[in-house]
Amino acid sequence: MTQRKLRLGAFIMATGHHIAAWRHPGSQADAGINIDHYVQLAQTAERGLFDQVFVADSPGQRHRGDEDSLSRQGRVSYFEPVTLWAALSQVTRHIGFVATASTTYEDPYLLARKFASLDHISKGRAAWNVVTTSADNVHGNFGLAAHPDPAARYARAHEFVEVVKGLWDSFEDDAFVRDASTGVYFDPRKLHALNHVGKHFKVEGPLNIERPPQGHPVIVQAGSSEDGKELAAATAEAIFTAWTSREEAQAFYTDVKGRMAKYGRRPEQLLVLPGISPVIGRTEEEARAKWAELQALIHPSVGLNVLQPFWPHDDLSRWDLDAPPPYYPEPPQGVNSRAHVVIQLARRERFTVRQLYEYLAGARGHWVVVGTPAQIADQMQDWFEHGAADGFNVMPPVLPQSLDEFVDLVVPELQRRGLFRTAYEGRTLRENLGLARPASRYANPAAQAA
Ligand SMILES: Cc1cc2nc3c(=O)[nH]c(=O)nc-3n(C[C@H](O)[C@H](O)[C@H](O)COP(=O)(O)O)c2cc1C
Repeated sequence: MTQRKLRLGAFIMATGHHIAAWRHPGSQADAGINIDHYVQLAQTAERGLFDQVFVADSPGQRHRGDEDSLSRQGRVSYFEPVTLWAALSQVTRHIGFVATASTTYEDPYLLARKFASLDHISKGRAAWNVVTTSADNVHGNFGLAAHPDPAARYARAHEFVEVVKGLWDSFEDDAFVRDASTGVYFDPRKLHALNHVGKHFKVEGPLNIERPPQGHPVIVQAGSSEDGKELAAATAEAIFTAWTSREEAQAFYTDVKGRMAKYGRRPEQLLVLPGISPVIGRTEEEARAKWAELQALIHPSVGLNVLQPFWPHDDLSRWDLDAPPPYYPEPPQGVNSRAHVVIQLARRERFTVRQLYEYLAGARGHWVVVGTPAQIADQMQDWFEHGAADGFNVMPPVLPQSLDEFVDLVVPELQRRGLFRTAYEGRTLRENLGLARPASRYANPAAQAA
């Protein structure tokens, strides 16, 4: 039996995941709109035999805050994911491309068409990160009076994904004969209109592009609420998630995979990929010094901006950074629950204001592992072998530097342990991830078996 291998995705945040990364000498400050930078990152990830690269996305500016903190944000200008990946697919051969697109703010026909194109352009390496958009300040870009609530967003998301999958099946796999001698280009009996009529969408079809090489681009999901887990159990083939302890990650893993049977799915049809932000040093001291160097680059107004949602009515700029906050708030509405755990910790440990924002701002609450390549590999192995992860979304704190370090130092360590591939197994992203190619809903079962 072949040993189970862990899956690796590179989660690329333009200048790096650390909130102050753009100020670090190892980063590319204009990364968000620097195509050469992304070419380098995709090629580095492919050199490291990563399964996929991924960019997060939101259809609008997310930042709130005063002019000073806004002026110091490094994440206000960046490429649209599908166009970015289409370009990068031409300078790589193996790596997969996960593009984020919103079921709340996009249109299913146009989205199905874009991702089918990306799958053809990349020769079967496309994936869609299905998000309902968590930002509550982008609805104005789409003529809506308010951001729809989570239940409404997820109800729309379920139907959206079904419509998109149906449209991808418009042409059967063998619809195109292109026989110059008979003059027959394709078989119209193998082209199907969807004629979908649902609560949220009415879509005729068919799609104006043939079935994607992967049948369907890989479906990824990134929400961890009850509704998010149901959507993943029903439709996703990979789920991105954020945990900082193995126990929490195990509970999530068991929970989400346990929901799949009622949708007629098996646990291995969904890969659970938590995030890890590795700060790598050749020695432990070097790694700790690197982390401290990054934390010191957080400008106080940027750090305080991270804390502002907890104390919405206070002028935080008057606070002493090196003393604990003057008081602790009751949990305000709309601030995520993970951050509340951090506030409790800060209260218990008597964190100063600076320590508190450094804790929250470092990797936005994701799992940060500071250490040598062997220590980082130990942690990944531990989660992988104890039912907490099928692989990881690697979140380099500084780009390009930290991705190079991971590929040069941690990947060989994982390979030595037999945990990670030494060559790509397949041609498509599905083949590399070990995911089956979905049959068309119109395919003849007898022909399938033959
Ligand atoms: C690794 C990761 C990546 C994510 N990427 C995005 C993204 O690009 N765009 C987005 O709107 N939400 C993104 N999310 C957030 C989720 O899609 C979701 O909106 C959020 O977790 C709130 O949904 P929930 O209430 O179901 O957890 C991401 C979450 C994780 C863990």
